[in-house]
Amino acid sequence: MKAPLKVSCKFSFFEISDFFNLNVNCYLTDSISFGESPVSMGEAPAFLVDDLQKDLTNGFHLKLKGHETAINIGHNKTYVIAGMENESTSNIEVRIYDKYTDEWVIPIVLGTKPKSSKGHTAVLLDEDKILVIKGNSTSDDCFWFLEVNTAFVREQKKRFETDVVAWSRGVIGEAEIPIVISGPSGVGKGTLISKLMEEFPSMFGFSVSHTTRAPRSKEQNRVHYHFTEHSIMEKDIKDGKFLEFASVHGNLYGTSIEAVEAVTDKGKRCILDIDVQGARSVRGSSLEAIFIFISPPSFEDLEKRLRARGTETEEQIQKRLKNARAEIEQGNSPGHFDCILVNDDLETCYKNLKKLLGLSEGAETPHKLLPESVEIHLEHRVSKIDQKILINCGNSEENSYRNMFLLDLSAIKGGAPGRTRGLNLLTVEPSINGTKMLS
Ligand SMILES: Nc1nc2c(ncn2[C@@H]2O[C@H](COP(=O)(O)OP(=O)(O)O)[C@@H](O)[C@H]2O)c(=O)[nH]1
Ligand SMILES: Nc1ncnc2c1ncn2[C@@H]1O[C@H](COP(=O)(O)OP(=O)(O)O)[C@@H](O)[C@H]1O
Repeated sequence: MKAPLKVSCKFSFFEISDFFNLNVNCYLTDSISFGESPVSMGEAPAFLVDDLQKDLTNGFHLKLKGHETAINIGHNKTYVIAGMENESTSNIEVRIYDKYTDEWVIPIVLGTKPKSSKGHTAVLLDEDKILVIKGNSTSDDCFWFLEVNTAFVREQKKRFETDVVAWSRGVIGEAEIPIVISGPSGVGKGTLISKLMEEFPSMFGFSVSHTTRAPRSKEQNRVHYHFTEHSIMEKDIKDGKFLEFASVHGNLYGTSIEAVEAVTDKGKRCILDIDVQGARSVRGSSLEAIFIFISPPSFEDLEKRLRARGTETEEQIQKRLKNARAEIEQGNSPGHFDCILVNDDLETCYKNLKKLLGLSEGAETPHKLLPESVEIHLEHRVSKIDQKILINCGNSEENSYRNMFLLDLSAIKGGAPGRTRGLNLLTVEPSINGTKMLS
């Protein structure tokens, strides 16, 4: 049965040229609002649709928490985004209405779903993702991107042979690109990384990998590795939780997306200690990084270090040495790494590593402050000009200049399966001659 779309068209043009001294009109995106209280947020939606909730013809067989938006993409698809609440979910859920087939489709949803709030607004960006702004939320949780046709989602659609959408949390500000450090077992990667983290504790954070190998005596779970079982890790890999993984020296190792994002969320630069295969996978992924290979001065030195460390059995040492030959060959061949550092004298190698990363002797650059949190009200209006979104949280004519933000999306990076970074949020303040932007 066709969804009873009772449509009353109500385009709303919102004059903002005063604010920007731009001679443009700006309008709410093509959005539909469902439910009893037609529009809880925003000036007015492009379309109003009633009564869908009554018969649950909106594709959801769950109780709405209170708000839905819908975005038309292409000629036939409407993406309905709704805050849901029942015993199985309190997340924002997604359904797709296909006008051609007259059917509701439940897509595979990848990524962490945003928690439901009492309302949200939705804005279509570049026909491939929807910006969802949660009301009653602060800037660390209010901007979400629902990717519907990005390169990542297209790839996943092919893999699953069905409709796929992917959530990516929006994060204000840039992060420095991660550092991937590779090299054979016993070359000194761990030693160099520890020195760096000790000298610059607020600048760097370690990506804690998952592994199926047994912990060494001094290793702590969740600090050095997430020690796990083969079957669990395989399932997580299948569920798309890993940025890369590889079988190394007979065990499974992998970097979860969360491991890298958790470091970056703290405003720190992420360091990954991964093998050559893993480094190659990261190079082929959407994660931009700097790739450093640590090489031993000689094979004999490597063997001595590995034995002196005393953490492996003779059999494990033999396996590691055998693999080391192939790793050194690959590490030294062009195209895989941005830089090769020979770890002969430890202090010299450490100095070179710091030079490479642009760090001056002993001077820790102040930790980049994370942007102050701002609050997006439940009642807010959004307007879009190119890659800029004006968010007006003022609730009357008099204070409409107050609580106004400009979200600049022109420099966004990353995206699903990780976070979307590089959002720039500016506070808009009135001034005598027009409008002033405060960052
Ligand atoms: N691909 C990949 N390799 C990893 C990861 N974590 C660690 N490794 C690599 O696995 C190899 C073995 O690590 P480990 O068992 O800690 O031994 P070690 O290198 O001798 O200290 C090293 O080459 C690490 O760089 C990961 O998440 N992914
Ligand atoms: N430049 C160096 N000269 C001599 N020994 C070193 C040097 N760098 C590291 N080591 C030692 O070699 C051993 C292996 O180093 P480690 O950092 O555990 O290597 P990896 O993490 O690459 O497996 C450790 O006992 C460490 O103290």
